[in-house]
Amino acid sequence: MALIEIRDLKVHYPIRSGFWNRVTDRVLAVDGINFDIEPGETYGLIGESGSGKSTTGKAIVGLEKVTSGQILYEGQDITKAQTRRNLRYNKDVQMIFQDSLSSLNPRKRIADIIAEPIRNFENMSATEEQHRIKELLDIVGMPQDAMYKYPFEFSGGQRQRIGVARAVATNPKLIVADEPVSALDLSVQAQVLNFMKRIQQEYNIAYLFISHDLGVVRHMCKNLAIMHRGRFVEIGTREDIYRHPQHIYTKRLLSAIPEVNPDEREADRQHRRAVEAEFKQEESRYYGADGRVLDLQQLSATHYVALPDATLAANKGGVE
Ligand SMILES: Nc1ncnc2c1ncn2[C@@H]1O[C@H](COP(=O)(O)OP(=O)(O)OP(=O)(O)O)[C@@H](O)[C@H]1O
Repeated sequence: MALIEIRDLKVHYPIRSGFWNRVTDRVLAVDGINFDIEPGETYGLIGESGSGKSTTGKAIVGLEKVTSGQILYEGQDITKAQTRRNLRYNKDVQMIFQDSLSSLNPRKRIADIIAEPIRNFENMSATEEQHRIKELLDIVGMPQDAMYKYPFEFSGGQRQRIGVARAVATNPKLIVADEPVSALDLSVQAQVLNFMKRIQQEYNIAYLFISHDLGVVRHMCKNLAIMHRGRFVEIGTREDIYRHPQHIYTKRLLSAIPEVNPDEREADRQHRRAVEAEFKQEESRYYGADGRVLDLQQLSATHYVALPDATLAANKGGVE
């Protein structure tokens, strides 16, 4: 059974204006998405800024109110706060944020930051707690004396490790990682991603890995969803998305991955320009009149794409 099943999830924000502060419009931040995360897997949620990724992540951890749809955790709908409490869901599902400096309380020592979820959910003596904090620092490759220091005393990469230590403190089954490495230098990104992978294997944690960058998640995710304007334009396995992308928006995101080989850079630039031109030319066919992403169509057992009917008919059969 899937660990998490998202069914027709919608999160709409009201926009208020005028003297009476009435609701005059809505932002359809998330507008009808479906996906499953298996235990221990990394699921990628990719899209540019404003596409609704963070809202999806926050709805899953219970930080954002769901407008409609279901979030099933081990088969039970947890969209209501009471159910989340009954199931100890808030212990099993944790979040890591992009900006470790603002997500770690600057006035607290690392020991108290990491201990916070433990104090919320476990009944440990002070000695047991100290032992667990040391163990957690060790898991993320930080020295034990880090526990007596404050967040500002660490580099971005080290703070992100501390964020991971806090997230794994309660032995979670799922961690929503919202752009966990975007603020870090490339070399540090690789380190953080590697130890996230190691921890995942050791403790069988599932990740919902949120990123704007298809390059970053290439080696992390088994399955991915590409999100645009609150909806999915394409979902599939790593192979489906990276080897056989079908939607013009997915192709645009793929072309944005920088080319590392200097000899290929000019060809890469030309390719990017061609993809951009295709996007502009085809946009009206791939999106509804109001800019809404079309409904997903099934191409194979794993690959779904929001294709216009004519393109679907032409592509079917030739994809796999
Ligand atoms: N509290 C809110 N009230 C109104 N609109 C909101 C609120 N939070 C987010 N939005 C809007 O919802 C849409 C989706 O935002 P969201 O933060 O989920 O996107 P994102 O893909 O995570 O982008 P980013 O990477 O920039 O955070 C955006 O148009 C955003 O402006």
